[in-house]
Amino acid sequence: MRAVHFGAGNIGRGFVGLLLHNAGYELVFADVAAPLIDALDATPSYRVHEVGEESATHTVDGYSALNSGTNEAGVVEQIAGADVVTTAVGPNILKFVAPVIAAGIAARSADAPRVAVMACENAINATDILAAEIRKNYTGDDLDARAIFANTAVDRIVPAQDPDAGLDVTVETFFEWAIDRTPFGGEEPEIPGVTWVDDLAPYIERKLFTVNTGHATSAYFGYAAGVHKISDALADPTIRDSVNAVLQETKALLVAKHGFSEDQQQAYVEKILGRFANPHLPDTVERVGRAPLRKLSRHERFVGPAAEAAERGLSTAALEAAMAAALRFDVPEDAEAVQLQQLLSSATAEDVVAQVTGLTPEDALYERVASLVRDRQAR
Ligand SMILES: NC(=O)c1ccc[n+]([C@@H]2O[C@H](COP(=O)([O-])OP(=O)(O)OC[C@H]3O[C@@H](n4cnc5c(N)ncnc54)[C@H](O)[C@@H]3O)[C@@H](O)[C@H]2O)c1
Ligand SMILES: O=P(O)(O)OC[C@@H](O)[C@@H](O)[C@H](O)[C@H](O)CO
Repeated sequence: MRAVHFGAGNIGRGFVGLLLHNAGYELVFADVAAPLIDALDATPSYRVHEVGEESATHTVDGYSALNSGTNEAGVVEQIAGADVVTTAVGPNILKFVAPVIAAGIAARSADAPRVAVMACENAINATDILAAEIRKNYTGDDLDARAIFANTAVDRIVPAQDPDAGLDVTVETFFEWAIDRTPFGGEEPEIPGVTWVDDLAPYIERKLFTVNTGHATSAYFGYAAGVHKISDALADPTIRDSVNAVLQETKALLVAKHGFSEDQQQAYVEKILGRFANPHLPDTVERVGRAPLRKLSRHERFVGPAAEAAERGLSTAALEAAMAAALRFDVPEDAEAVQLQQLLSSATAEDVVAQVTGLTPEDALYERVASLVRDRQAR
């Protein structure tokens, strides 16, 4: 059994790669970061340190690593013989990995079993986005006879790593990898630790609009307060209250939309607040707040739930306050933060709302967000 995984970064090494290795797959990492690929190539194993109340260390070995930027032919050959292809590269990078995946699928023998392709990104239905890009690039015969595309929701906090840690990765103990089972027709791959589900929508929305909405809120309020670590942000009672208020608003939406019980969703919220507050996890407001343009886009963790809540007449005040904090995220090392600040200083509020959030004047949320942008531009 072979798995080719694109993106040997934090979640790639610390979660997806670990589970595939533990499942018995011969693991091939593909990445464009030459020093990372060289280090993986030169190092027979790395360790995943789970930190929290119960810590543990796992060893990942037996993998190989290929530079997908300079050795496309090698990656194509590996995909031609793979059972599983996964990605954890970032939602905006999927279009760049699609051509090599398409070529790898086209190179498979006609009688090979279908390869399972699963994008493990923080985005709703990221595999659909990847599959659409693969279709654009695919030149072989019937793609669906050669590949199965399944959406997933991945949840494990993997912070930016200490530069001295080498390939080792520090992660939280919690994880959840939910995968839509329906495309497999009863023949899903065996990956211990995966939760196979018949309807992914509630899982992915609950994850993105609770874990990621709350996390980003902690980051943006933490950044505004001059706090560096996410756990320190949560230790500030004012920030914790703001995060909790946001999660009460997304809870109301998730309960109304997906039928979770109030108690069930409240337990989920409390568990997540505990995860954010994990003092053993060296996670930062800069990492969690990264790419604010993506995070403020139409179907993402703020505007997504707030737009739906507004349409349903539910409160969005706390989500609006979090979005206002996001507009102040001004980290010079973050290309999207720089772009956001430039846009705020050069465009009209209406243009900012259109370009960043995709909201239109017909949306119930539109005027509220336009007003946040005007306030931000006035100060
Ligand atoms: N870190 C987490 O806590 C976490 C948890 C759940 C989901 N995610 C999601 O996983 C994805 C990756 O996040 P991360 O934290 O691991 O980021 P990361 O920056 O640590 O890793 C991304 C990797 O992708 C590589 N990459 C970039 N362009 C590439 C390309 N064209 N081809 C191949 N590789 C390429 C980078 O070199 C890097 O090694 C994101 O979608 C993120 O939202 C992250
Ligand atoms: O990866 P992003 O930039 O979409 O979001 C940052 C964090 O919220 C995220 O990586 C979480 O740590 C992760 O989603 C937890 O499962």
